[in-house]
Amino acid sequence: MILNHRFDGPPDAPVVVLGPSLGTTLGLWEPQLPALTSTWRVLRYDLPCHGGSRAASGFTRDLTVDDLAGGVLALLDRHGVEAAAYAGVSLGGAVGTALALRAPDRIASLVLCCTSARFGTADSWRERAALVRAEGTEPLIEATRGRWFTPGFPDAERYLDMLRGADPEGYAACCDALAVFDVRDRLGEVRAPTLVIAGADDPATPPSHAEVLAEGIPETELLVVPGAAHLATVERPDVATPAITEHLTTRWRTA
Ligand SMILES: O=C(O)CC1=CCC(=O)O1
Repeated sequence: MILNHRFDGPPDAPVVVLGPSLGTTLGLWEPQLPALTSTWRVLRYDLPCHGGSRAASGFTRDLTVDDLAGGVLALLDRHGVEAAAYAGVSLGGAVGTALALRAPDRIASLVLCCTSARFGTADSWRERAALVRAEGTEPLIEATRGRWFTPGFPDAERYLDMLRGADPEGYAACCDALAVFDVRDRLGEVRAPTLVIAGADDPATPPSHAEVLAEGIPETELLVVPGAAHLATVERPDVATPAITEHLTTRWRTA
C-alpha cells in the first residue's frame, strides 16, 4: 500500500509521523505544523482514498488498522527512516498504537489524540460503511460536525470539506477497519513513552476512552483538553500543540 505523503521541516532533523482521523486529510495537522517543523522533519500521510491517496495501490476492501500501520512502515522504509516519533488523531492514533505494537524498535515516542483501543461497536461501523457505500459522505456531514467540534467552532467547514472530498469506498473501508480494531488486551505491550490527549467534550472517543489507554499503556501521561470535541488538536491548538511538542522533545526513546 502506497499512501500519499509529504515531508516538511529540516531534512536532517528527527522524523515525526502525523496520522489523520477518518474522513480528514494530512491537512488536519496544519495547526501544529509551524511549531513542529522548527525541530522535526514532519511526515504526514493520507488514509487510503482520502486527500491525495485516491489512487493508493494495494487497497483492498478488507482493510485493517494493521494494514495501515504496514503502509506507514513502508513509508519509513522507502525513505530510510529507522525510527520515528508518531502522533495520530482518532483512526490515526489507532494506527500509532498498532505501529507501537508491531514495530516497537521503530516508534520512539507516541502521541495518541482523541483515540481509543476500541471504537464503539462493530455493528455501528458496518452500518456507517453501508450508508456511505450507498449514499456517499454527504449524509454524515451534520452528525460529524457535532462529533468533531463544539457548537460554533468557526473553522468547521474547512475540515468538513475534507470529509466531503473523501472517496466513499475509502471511507467505508476505514469504517470496516475500525469495526474489527480492538487492542484493549495488548496495551501493556506498548513500550513507547506515550502522551494521551482527549477532548473534554468529545462524544466519539470521550475521556473515558483515553483513561483506558492511559491506564493500560505502561508509560503514559494524560491531558484532557477543555472546550474541545473530537478534533481537539484543531479546536484547541493553544493547549494541544505545546503538550505535543514538549512530549516529543523530552520523551524520545530508541531501543
Ligand atoms: O465518527 C467520527 O468521525 C469520529 C472518528 C472515529 C474514528 C475516527 O477516526 O474518527
